[in-house]
Amino acid sequence: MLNSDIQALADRIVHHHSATFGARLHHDANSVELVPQPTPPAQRSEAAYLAALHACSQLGFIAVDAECLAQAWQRQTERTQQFDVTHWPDDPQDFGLAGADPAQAFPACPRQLGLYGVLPTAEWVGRMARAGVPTVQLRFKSDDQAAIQREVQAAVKAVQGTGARLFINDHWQAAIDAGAYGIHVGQEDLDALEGAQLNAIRASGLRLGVSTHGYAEMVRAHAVQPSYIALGAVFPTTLKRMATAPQGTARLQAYVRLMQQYPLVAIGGISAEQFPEILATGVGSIAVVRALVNAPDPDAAAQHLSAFIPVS
Ligand SMILES: Cc1ncc(COP(=O)(O)OP(=O)(O)O)c(N)n1
Ligand SMILES: Cc1nc(C(=O)O)sc1CCOP(=O)(O)O
Ligand SMILES: [Mg+2]
Repeated sequence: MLNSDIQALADRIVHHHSATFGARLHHDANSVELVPQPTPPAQRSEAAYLAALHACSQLGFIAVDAECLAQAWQRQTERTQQFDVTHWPDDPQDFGLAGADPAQAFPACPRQLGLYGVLPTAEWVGRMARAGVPTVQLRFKSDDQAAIQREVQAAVKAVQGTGARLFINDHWQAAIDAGAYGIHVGQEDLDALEGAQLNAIRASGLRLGVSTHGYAEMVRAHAVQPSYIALGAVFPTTLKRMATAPQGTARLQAYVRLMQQYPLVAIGGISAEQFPEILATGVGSIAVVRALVNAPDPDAAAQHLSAFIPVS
């Protein structure tokens, strides 16, 4: 049970931010309600922390994200010496995101990666690169090591001469061996990597992209200082099951404010109609699968969607 003062603070946070974070996703065809979550057990006893833990849970943040936000709200209150209900935490230092060792960072990649095609085969990678997609990823799902090596090598060959940057999803050793531009890993992949393996990727000079689905995962990703951070799933997608509900554009906007030190990629259920609202959040790239692969004319879709997003 919260005491009445803390409950009152929590109510003020919810009242002030529910129009932003408690609202339905701004995507009529696929609207999803962000449902209140149970408040997780408290780790601290300060008022700002307790109120924010409860309020963020009410606003639909899962336990690990509510905890992260509550810690940040407490740090913000201590740092500014006031509890400002209007100011949703967005300062990296309040999330423990300041002061990393630059020598441990992965190589930089451009902030504006532009349209980012996530593609199932080397053939698709080559086709979309030739159609002008500036950033492509081979997302080849297989346990057959020989097939993986073949496909990764074919993808590297397929982008030669096109200027496209090629990331390889999951298969980091094959990506290093074949000389890809970069590697993309999910949170589970990151957790499974041993220190020596992460060091090997860093030493290879390949760029590293990391998936995230909320505050706790962004903090986890920051610990390895990747080249870019992917923020998903913005809208519902049929291609992957995820523990978190789709984030929506309001959360995406808050994540972009917090993670400005990284190139940012939005992913998940994004089609041409949503490009303007996604770009307005400040991300430098939009990653899509179906908007290219399921398009009636994928080459025309590649050209049309690429033209929306600046590349650097
Ligand atoms: C640009 C980009 N963002 C996120 C993902 C998802 O990667 P991951 O979490 O590793 O899941 P799988 O794609 O392997 O199912 C991605 N591939 N690309
Ligand atoms: C592969 C993938 N990863 C996601 C994440 O949020 O991590 S969403 C996603 C699928 C994106 O496909 P589409 O553009 O067709 O919805
Ligand atoms: Mg993966």
